[in-house]
Amino acid sequence: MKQILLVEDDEIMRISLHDRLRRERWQVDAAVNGRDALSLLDQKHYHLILSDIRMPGLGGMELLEWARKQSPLIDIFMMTAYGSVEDAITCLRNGAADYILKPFEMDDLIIRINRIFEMQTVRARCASLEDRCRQEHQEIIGNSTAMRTLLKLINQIGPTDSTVLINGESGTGKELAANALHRASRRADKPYIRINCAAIPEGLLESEFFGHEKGAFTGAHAKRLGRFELADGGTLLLDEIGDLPLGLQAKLLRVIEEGECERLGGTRTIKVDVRLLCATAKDLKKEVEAGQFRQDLLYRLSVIPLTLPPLRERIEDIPLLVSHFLRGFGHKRGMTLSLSKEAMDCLLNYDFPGNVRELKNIIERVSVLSPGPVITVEDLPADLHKAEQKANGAIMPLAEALASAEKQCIVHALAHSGGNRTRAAETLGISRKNLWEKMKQHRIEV
Ligand SMILES: Nc1ncnc2c1ncn2[C@@H]1O[C@H](COP(=O)(O)OP(=O)(O)OP(=O)(O)O)[C@@H](O)[C@H]1O
Repeated sequence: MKQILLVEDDEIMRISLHDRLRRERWQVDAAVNGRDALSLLDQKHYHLILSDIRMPGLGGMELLEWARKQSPLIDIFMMTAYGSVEDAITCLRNGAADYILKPFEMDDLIIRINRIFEMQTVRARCASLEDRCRQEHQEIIGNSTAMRTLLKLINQIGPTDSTVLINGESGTGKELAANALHRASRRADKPYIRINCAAIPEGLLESEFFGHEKGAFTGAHAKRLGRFELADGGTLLLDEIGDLPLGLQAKLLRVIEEGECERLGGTRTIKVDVRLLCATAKDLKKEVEAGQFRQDLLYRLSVIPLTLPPLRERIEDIPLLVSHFLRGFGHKRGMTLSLSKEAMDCLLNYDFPGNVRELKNIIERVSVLSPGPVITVEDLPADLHKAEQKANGAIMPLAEALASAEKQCIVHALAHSGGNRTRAAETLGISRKNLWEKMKQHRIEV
């Protein structure tokens, strides 16, 4: 329900406006002057302030200035008496959404308020679309050898029509890689349709894939196109392909082999030209051994396999990802955020079972909650405080443990020196040449 703050010192006007606005089913709080309004604004969020300009004490102009500073998203509608139009225009210049001259027709006021609310809905939709667009065009961040190889491969295979099977733990960026493959393809301006095979109940999946005719089953009130048809000419991402039921695996194989499908309850064969991208966190070879996945389908899907390494195997990407996410979340908060060295150490020592998604969520949380622009260890979630976590957790051959510890130390030193090798070598107590050799050995890139 829309919340309006009405600010009017004239009692009769206030009461009649209050009644009229409530009749529109809006929630209305009334303030008798600017000061009264400020204390209400402190306690509650409003979608619109409807305020008189001239009031004793704190007037509408000051209220406007204060409210714009506090929350740029509140719209402010000014009311003013005939003869003070100049004040109203100044208010418009300072960010008011509209003004109306007294005396006015109530219906006129209501129409204008409705228009402001409609604009708010449009703004919210635009913001959510922008968010989606940004997600689809998200950059893949990473400079580790593994990620650079992956980015190169995406550029190589993007323009082909080959089916790609993207494998990797949850949160490693499989969907991001699929988006990049579509963008790099000749189908980039054609439809890009996604379907999460694990999120749709088994009974509905077939109709989601291939569509259905009217009356094909109970509840099929109208004809519906399937995702294969919707993606015709473009790309179809089958996410969580490892969860596809066996029955549907056979049908998918047929579409891949013959390039055609039928709607449920239909008799017509529909030709489809779709580039398939598939993603899964499961080991499909094991699924084949367990009888859960068809071997012939696996062969068809893995024409080009793409593997996203877990974040713990490319810790040198962590500082880059952190800066990238801090920039994004800091921008939303209107602040330039950074991480203290100790906090960065904590992140570098953590295993990230949820991979980049977990890192992103942590940075989002601390970006919102940290009291100042520098995020410290205390701002990080408690389980990250255990810096020795890695060392305690894993049992591995000693040589491997030593190599991993050495790599970690070098990455830390480089992160602390901002990539300056001379300073990093000094911190580590080794020569620059020795550092260079070790970076090569551990495939660390700055
Ligand atoms: N290299 C990266 N650079 C920037 N952001 C990344 C990167 N990798 C992952 N992310 C971000 O992490 C989140 C998870 O990524 P994504 O959804 O692509 O992972 P996924 O492997 O498909 O996960 P799941 O298997 O759980 O669906 C997203 O918000 C994505 O933007």
